[in-house]
Amino acid sequence: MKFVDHDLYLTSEDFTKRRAGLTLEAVLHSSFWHRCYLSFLSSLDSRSPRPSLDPRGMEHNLPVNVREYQELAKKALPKMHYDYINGGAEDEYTLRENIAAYGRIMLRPRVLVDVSKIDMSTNLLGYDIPSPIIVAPTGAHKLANPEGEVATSRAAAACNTIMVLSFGSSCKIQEVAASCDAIRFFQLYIYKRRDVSATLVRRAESLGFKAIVLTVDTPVLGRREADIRNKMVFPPSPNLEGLMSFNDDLGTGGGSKLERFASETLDPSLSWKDVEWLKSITSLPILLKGVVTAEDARKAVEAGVAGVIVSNHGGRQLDYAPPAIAALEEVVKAVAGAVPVLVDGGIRRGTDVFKALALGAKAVMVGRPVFYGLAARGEAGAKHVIEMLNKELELAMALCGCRSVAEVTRRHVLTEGDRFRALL
Ligand SMILES: Cc1cc2nc3c(=O)[nH]c(=O)nc-3n(C[C@H](O)[C@H](O)[C@H](O)COP(=O)(O)O)c2cc1C
Ligand SMILES: CCCCCCCCCCC(=O)C(=O)O
Repeated sequence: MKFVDHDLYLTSEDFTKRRAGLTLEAVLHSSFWHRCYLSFLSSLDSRSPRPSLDPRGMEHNLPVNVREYQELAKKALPKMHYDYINGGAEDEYTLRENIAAYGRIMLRPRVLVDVSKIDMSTNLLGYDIPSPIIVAPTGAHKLANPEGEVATSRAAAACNTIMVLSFGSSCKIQEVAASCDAIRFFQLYIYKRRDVSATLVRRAESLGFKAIVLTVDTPVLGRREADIRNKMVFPPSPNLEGLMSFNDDLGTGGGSKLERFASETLDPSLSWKDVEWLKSITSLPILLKGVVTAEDARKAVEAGVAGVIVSNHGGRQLDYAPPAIAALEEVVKAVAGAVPVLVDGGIRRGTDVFKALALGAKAVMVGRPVFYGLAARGEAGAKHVIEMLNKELELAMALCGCRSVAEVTRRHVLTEGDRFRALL
């Protein structure tokens, strides 16, 4: 299978290195970093909002929030890659609303509570974690850093949190599993070729992954116009190599390679029967990712899943799907405590995590923020992003008078719906 249009990556200088005997991978990496460095340097002009964010002095002058990491990532990455990571489907309404909807929820702090000790720890599927923030599955981390998912996985492990590894990892799953000791989940799609999905599950099981996250919001790929315009190409996807082939010729119709890959391999007939099938081939707990309605949440519980993840795929699938935080409460009510409910999409602050907990989430997943950290500063950046969010959550809990996640309740937030109902 040919995953990368190498011509789009290589310069004449790269061809010289290749002729001198460097492996293709080594050339791609050095070329990638060279371009990142040039683009970084060229961004250090007087218009920069924080000129002090200089790669040479960065260790002493770190970004202070996710948005600053996003700025750095934008400067560090080739446009095509930044657009792929940052972008969403069609009008990107859901993408924007994922973030904006958090901004419309107000906090109701309680005062005069002794908050000298804050415990953010929680338990997910039997695993203790120090905070309810885990890493969402996102593919192709080598777009952000040559160490790819190995770096992300080490960052997550350093924070003692769970990383969900995407099917589309640009590092081999074996390499990620061997990179450090950690609790890891594996994200899966159902392919037309069920044997490929089954092989991926068996691999994850044998490498000690603790759960399968089945993504169900992608029977077909959303229309990501930036990727189509950029004719987005991907680094090799080693975990699929040898398992299936697809025709990656873009032809005259344009489009992105991911679009072509998805239309050839993903199964649009995906249904509840496949959840049953997946249960029949694995004893690992299954979390369903991509549920945004009470109806589907009830079905998921009936189907015997171990958890439900409220997600609209970071606004990359169905545009005008509800913002994730707005769908959370309806799902939590429908699930009625039968299984844990997680949420992802738009979390950029500890206060966002706090709001999700108050509306009933057991834990949250973050996608792009970790990618930004990885793009800006590699493993250290990804780790710093998780640490910052943890610190922000701790602060939000203290200022709201909550000493543990159990003390974060529905009474600590005021939603748009609450304000509307108060007017009636
Ligand atoms: C670059 C990128 C790649 C992604 N790849 C996957 C994937 O392989 N599988 C999946 O289930 N979700 C994938 N997602 C969706 C994320 O798991 C998650 O739902 C989303 O990023 C959450 O929104 P946030 O980025 O605002 O945190 C991807 C998202 C991004 C931004
Ligand atoms: C064309 C080769 C396929 C390589 C896949 C890597 C990226 C996977 C991430 C897909 C996804 O869910 C997304 O939202 O993007």
